[in-house]
Amino acid sequence: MTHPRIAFIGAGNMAASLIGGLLAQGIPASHIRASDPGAEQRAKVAAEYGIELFESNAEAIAGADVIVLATKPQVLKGVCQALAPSLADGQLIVSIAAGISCASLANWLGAARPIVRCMPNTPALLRQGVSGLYANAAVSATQRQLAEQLLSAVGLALWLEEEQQIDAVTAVSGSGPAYFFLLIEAMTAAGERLGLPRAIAEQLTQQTALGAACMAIESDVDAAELRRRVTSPNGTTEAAIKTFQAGGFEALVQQALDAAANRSAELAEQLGQ
Ligand SMILES: NC(=O)C1=CN([C@@H]2O[C@H](COP(=O)(O)OP(=O)(O)OC[C@H]3O[C@@H](n4cnc5c(N)ncnc54)[C@H](O)[C@@H]3O)[C@@H](O)[C@H]2O)C=CC1
Ligand SMILES: O=C(O)[C@@H]1CCC=N1
Repeated sequence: MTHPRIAFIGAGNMAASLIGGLLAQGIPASHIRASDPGAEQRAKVAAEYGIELFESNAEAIAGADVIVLATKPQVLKGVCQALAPSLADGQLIVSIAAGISCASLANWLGAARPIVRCMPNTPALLRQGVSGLYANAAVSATQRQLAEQLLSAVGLALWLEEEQQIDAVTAVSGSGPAYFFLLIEAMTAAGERLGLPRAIAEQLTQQTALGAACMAIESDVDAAELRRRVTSPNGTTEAAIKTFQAGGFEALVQQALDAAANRSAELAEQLGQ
């Protein structure tokens, strides 16, 4: 079986999760390379994953089938412009940078490159992530499979028909873990105020979040029905849900996600120049 050769530009948190996932999938360490300007970061990633690390981005991409752009969005323009002369025809570009469009990447990389733009999320660290993927017109069917294999190594990978939908994916799942953490923080604090020791309130909240997520995924009925099944008439859940709804919970969630999606589009406008 021939394995793809994968080069990571930037060996930070998201790159490290992807590298860990690919190794667990059976891609040999000899097929994965990465570059990073930080000597300490290079040493740490090399020691943890047994892959070769480079200071030079151009050296890291030689012979790669896939180049994963995994730096912060703010430095990506310079990174791409410097990399452009070293790119070979047919190398697939996979970008995980928030808010950078395929058009900006193609502009900086200097040709009609095959580009897949992704929005992963941090549970990728535990291989429980979810990503939205968009491929530009230059991406072949084989390259689509390659990109999907890459992101599937750290969770669920879902294809999008339109690039604009990445803003919505960012609002739902890219930023989403933070919303659940906020709810976990709030429920833990409320439990504590109700008289529980903090550690107990925390474990009750965390395990409830996990259990509810597993039920929502595994059940053949939707979340609304699962909620109804917990909610006895005139019972405790109804008292809580009515309080959430009286406070405008659904509208607030919509406003929060609108703000995230708008910010994603705004960043694309600013950073894509
Ligand atoms: N953290 C999150 O929740 C999510 C992050 N992303 C995207 O993933 C990307 C990476 O994020 P993290 O891994 O969290 O950041 P990070 O800061 O952990 O990693 C970025 C790495 O790039 C390196 N770097 C800086 N300049 C470089 C250059 N010129 N050439 C090569 N490498 C360079 C840095 O030394 C660092 O190790 C970002 O573009 C972010 O938008 C996407 C989805 C979710
Ligand atoms: O907050 C952000 O801008 C990035 C994008 C998705 C998660 N973190």
